[in-house]
Amino acid sequence: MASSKKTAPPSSASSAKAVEELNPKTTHYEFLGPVGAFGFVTALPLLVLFLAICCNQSGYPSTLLLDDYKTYFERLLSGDDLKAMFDPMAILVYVAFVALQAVLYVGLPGDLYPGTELRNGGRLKYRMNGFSAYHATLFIGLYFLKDTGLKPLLFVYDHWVGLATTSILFSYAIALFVYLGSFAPGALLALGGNSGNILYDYMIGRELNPRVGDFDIKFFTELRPGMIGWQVLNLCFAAKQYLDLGYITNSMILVQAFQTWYIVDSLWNEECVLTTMDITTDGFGFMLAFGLYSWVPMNYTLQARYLVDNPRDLSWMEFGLIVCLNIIGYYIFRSANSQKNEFRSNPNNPNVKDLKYLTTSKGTKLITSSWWGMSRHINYLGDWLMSLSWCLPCGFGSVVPYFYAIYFAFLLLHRERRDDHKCRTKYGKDWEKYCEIVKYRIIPGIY
Ligand SMILES: NC(=O)C1=CN([C@@H]2O[C@H](COP(=O)(O)OP(=O)(O)OC[C@H]3O[C@@H](n4cnc5c(N)ncnc54)[C@H](OP(=O)(O)O)[C@@H]3O)[C@@H](O)[C@H]2O)C=CC1
Ligand SMILES: CC(C)=CCC[C@@H](C)[C@H]1CC=C2C3=C(CC[C@@]21C)[C@@]1(C)CC[C@H](O)C(C)(C)[C@@H]1CC3
Repeated sequence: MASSKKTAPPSSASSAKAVEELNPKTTHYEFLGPVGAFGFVTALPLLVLFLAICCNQSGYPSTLLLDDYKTYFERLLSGDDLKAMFDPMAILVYVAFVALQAVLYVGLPGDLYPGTELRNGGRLKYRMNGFSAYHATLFIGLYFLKDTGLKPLLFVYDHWVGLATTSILFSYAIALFVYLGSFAPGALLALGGNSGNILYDYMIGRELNPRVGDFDIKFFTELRPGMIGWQVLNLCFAAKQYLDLGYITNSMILVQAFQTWYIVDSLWNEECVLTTMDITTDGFGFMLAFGLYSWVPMNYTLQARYLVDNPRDLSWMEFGLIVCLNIIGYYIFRSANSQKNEFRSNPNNPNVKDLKYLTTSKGTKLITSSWWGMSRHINYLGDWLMSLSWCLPCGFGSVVPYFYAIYFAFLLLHRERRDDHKCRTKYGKDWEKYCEIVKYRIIPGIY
């Protein structure tokens, strides 16, 4: 795959050895290795389809257990849902949306930010125009709706199963494309994605920063199809509720407001993505492709979809408590993430210059006071509290709208372990010293 990496293609045995040193074989498997990878590429897409097919006006399963799955497979085998899955209009709309995002990414102006330093000593540049792409998408949408009213937005609700299927197939295809591209000479591979096992590397991501020319596929995917797609789908569900009821319930308003805030925040702080594990450490493979082309837009919109089928009004007391929970979660999440980002980009910044820190033998500084002195991933706690506040407006009629908070708890617990492993390998004794100072993993005083 054409890319702007600094690694030269091998021209002799010695340079081949140098490339091998730069891209060492992966010896440690995550996610239970190839078996886990098989589970990931099969079970999670089936789960997306399960949530798409089994949750609709005719009811939401009360649990997510085996009995529900039996009904699901029976329905699939009966053939009706199979027809809904292969939906040419849904394919067209989905692909047009992703293409629009790609055009906006390439065409809109934006500052160029350097990423963190790569293993080969290089630094890639990233164009920050996600926030303008978000607005451009909404303006284009409004322009098309000005003569038609909200009716075209019902497409999303009516073609949900087709859209879910398309998003899954798209993820398989893009992951295959980057997997094959990772064999181009000079590609910088992810340290965790070069095991030699095809399925595992395909799932975890083999190449660190796949690019076509200047088009960075991972960075593009991280915020645009997933986050902007999530916003568009949410708005379509709000429109559906409005057209059904003639008004929007206060529970729907909360879900829309909280999630819009989260999406806008991530696009406004787009440069913060450059220091996340996804960009600095993980390769781009099926996990991230599926996560952002399918899982985020299809599953993070579950609350809004649930409220279309099960509208409910909250008391002012419930409303107020949920808003407080969201504000607390957001405050922790944003202040912690921004503190680390400011400190890492300029430790002399007046906001962070008084923080205590530990200097590692690698030269990197680890903050040991303020947010990052309370626990090693206090940002995860804030993020999870927010996730809970998105589910609570749906009440307690079904476990389905809580899917996000439940899955997210597992994701964050597992992600913390992955990050701990990465930092232990990278910093060795310094990381142990840091863990003695900052004892808790996520929840101060508890875990
Ligand atoms: N909504 C969603 O679905 C998801 C949201 N998220 C959110 O994304 C955000 C980013 O998460 P993630 O990338 O996992 O992790 P972090 O932003 O916490 O970054 C971890 C990295 O930060 C550096 N670091 C660790 N401790 C310190 C310290 N004390 N001082 C300075 N730097 C430190 C290390 O990198 P280095 O090698 O540079 O030292 C470490 O690998 C989180 O808020 C998380 O909640 C994450 C996953 C899913
Ligand atoms: C089970 C499964 C499909 C796993 C894939 C995980 C992905 C869905 C998540 C891994 C890390 C993510 C991040 C965000 C979205 C979800 C994924 C891709 C994120 C873009 C959400 C918005 C935040 O502000 C963020 C930018 C910090 C965040 C980065 C990590």
